[in-house]
Amino acid sequence: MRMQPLLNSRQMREADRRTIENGTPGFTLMLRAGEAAADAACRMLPQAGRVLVLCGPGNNGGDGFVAARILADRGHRVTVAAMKPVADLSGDAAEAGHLWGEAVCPLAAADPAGADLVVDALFGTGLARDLQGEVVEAIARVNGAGRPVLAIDVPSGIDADTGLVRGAAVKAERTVTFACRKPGHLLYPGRAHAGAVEVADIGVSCMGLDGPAVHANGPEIWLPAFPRIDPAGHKYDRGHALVLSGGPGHTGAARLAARGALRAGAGLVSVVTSARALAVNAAHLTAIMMRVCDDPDEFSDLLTDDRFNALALGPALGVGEATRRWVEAALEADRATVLDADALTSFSGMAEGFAALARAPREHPVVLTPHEGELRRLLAGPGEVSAEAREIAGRPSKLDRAVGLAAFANAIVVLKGADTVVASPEGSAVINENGSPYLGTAGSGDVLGGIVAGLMAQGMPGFEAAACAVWMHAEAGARFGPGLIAEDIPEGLPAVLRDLLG
Ligand SMILES: NC(=O)C1=CN([C@@H]2O[C@H](COP(=O)(O)OP(=O)(O)OC[C@H]3O[C@@H](n4cnc5c(N)ncnc54)[C@H](O)[C@@H]3O)[C@@H](O)[C@H]2O)[C@@H](O)CC1
Ligand SMILES: [K+]
Repeated sequence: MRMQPLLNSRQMREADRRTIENGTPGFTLMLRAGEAAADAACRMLPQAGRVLVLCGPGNNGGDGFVAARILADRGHRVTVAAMKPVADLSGDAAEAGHLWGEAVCPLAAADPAGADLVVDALFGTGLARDLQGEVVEAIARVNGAGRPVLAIDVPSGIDADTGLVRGAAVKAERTVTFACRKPGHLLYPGRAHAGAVEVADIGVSCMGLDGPAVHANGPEIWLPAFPRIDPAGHKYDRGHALVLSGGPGHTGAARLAARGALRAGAGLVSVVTSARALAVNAAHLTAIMMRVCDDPDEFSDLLTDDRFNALALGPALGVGEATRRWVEAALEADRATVLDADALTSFSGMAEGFAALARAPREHPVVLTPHEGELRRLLAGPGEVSAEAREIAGRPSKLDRAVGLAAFANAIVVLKGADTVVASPEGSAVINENGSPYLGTAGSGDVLGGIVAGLMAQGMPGFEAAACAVWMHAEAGARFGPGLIAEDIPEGLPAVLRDLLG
C-alpha cells in the first residue's frame, strides 16, 4: 500500500518544473499527458465515433490538442473547438496546436449534443479566477447535452486545490489526471464533477515537495500505528475510555459512542452518568460499565485515577456553562480527549477561550470532531470572536478550514461530511473518500467520536487514531449500505478489523 499524496496546483507546477529541469522537456510531458487522455477516451469509446475536444488557452488545452491528434489517428472523427486560435497560443500549447494541424472551430460553435464523447481540455490546474461569458455557456451546453465527458486533469471550472466551482464547471463521467490526484478530486463538489478519476504516470514525481502534506485517507497512513494485541496481555493493557452521558432523556448518544470505543478495541469502556440518568443507562448497558459523577468536580476526582486514559464528551450534553465546565475538567486532566457536538457548541462565540484551554501545555492529544455548522459556530459566533477565528471560519476551502482550526486550537480536527478532512496542528491532512451517504444518520457522529477515543485508549497517536476511525467508520457504513442506522456501525467494525489486521 502506497501513500497517495494530493498535490495542490502550486506543488504540481513545482513538480513539473523539477522534472523539466532534470531533463524531460515540457512538451514531452504534454505528449504523455495527451496520450494518456487519448487512451482513456478510447476506453470510453471503444468503437470509432464522433469526439468533440474542447481546448482552453493554456497547457490543459495543449493536452487536448495532443489527444485530438492521437484520437483522429486512431480512426475517430474528431472536432476541435478552442477558446483561442492556434496562432494565438504560446509555448508547449502552441506546439500541440500545430501537432493537431487541422481545423479548429470557435468554442461558441461547439456542438456537444452531436458528439459520442466530449473531451474537456479547457482548464486544469491553471484556473485562476471565476469563469465567465462564452466558457460558462459552453460548459452549460456540455452539461446539458448528457453525452459522456472525459475531463483532462481536472473538470474545467473546478478549482484543483479546493474542489469548488469557479463560476461554472464541467460534469465529467471520468477524469484522467497526471502524476497524482489533486485535493479538488476528493473534495465536494469537485469529487462529484470529476466522476471516476484515473491517474496516469507521465514521469513526474510527487514526492519531496514543500508545502502542506495532504493525502487521501487510507490504511497506509495509520495501519503501522494501529494497536497490536499482545497475546499475553489483558484488557487492562488496552486502556479504559470514559464517555460522558447526557441527562435523563439524552443518554443514547453516549451509549453509541461507548459501543464504538469498545468495538474499536478499548480494553474497558465506562459511561460516566449522573445519578439521575443511572437507571436508564444501566437498563441498556452490559459489557460497558458505568461511573456516577454528578458534576465536573466529581469528574475531576475520578480522573485522578490515571487508568482512565481516554475521554469522549459532547453529544447530548446540552449547550452552555455546565458543559463548558465538564470540558474544562476533561482538558485539565490531560487525557487523550475527543470533543464533539455540544462540547464545541458550548464555546460558540468564545473561540479564543476555547483555544486557550486546548492550547495549554499537555501530553495527550485533543481531537475535535465538528461538522461544518459546529466549526462555524465555534469560530464565528454569534458573539465576540477574534478576526483570526472569523478568518478561519470564512475560508472557502474545507481543507483550509480544517487545517486552520487545528492550528488555532492546537488540536487534531476531524471536519466531518461526505469528504471528511482530518487535519493536524502542524498542517498535514488527509481527505476521506470511502464513505457512503447512508452514514448521514442520527447518532453516526457519536459512534465516530467513540471509535477515536477507543483507539486512543489503546495508545494510538491522535492523528492516526482520528484518520483510522474516520476510515473504519465509513467502511463499516458503506459495507452495510441501505437501511444503516448508527447502532449498526459498531457492529460492522469486527469485519472491517478482520480485513485490516488479517
Ligand atoms: N509541464 C506542465 O506544466 C504540464 C502541464 N500539463 C497540463 O497543463 C495544465 C496546466 O496548464 P496551465 O498552467 O497552462 O493552466 P491551464 O491550462 O489550466 O489554464 C491556464 C490558462 O488559462 C487562463 N485562465 C485561468 N483562469 C481563467 C479564467 N477563469 N478564464 C479565462 N482564462 C483563464 C490563464 O491565463 C492561462 O492562459 C495541467 O492541468 C495539465 O493538464 C500537462 O501537459 C503535463 C505537463
Ligand atoms: K479540464
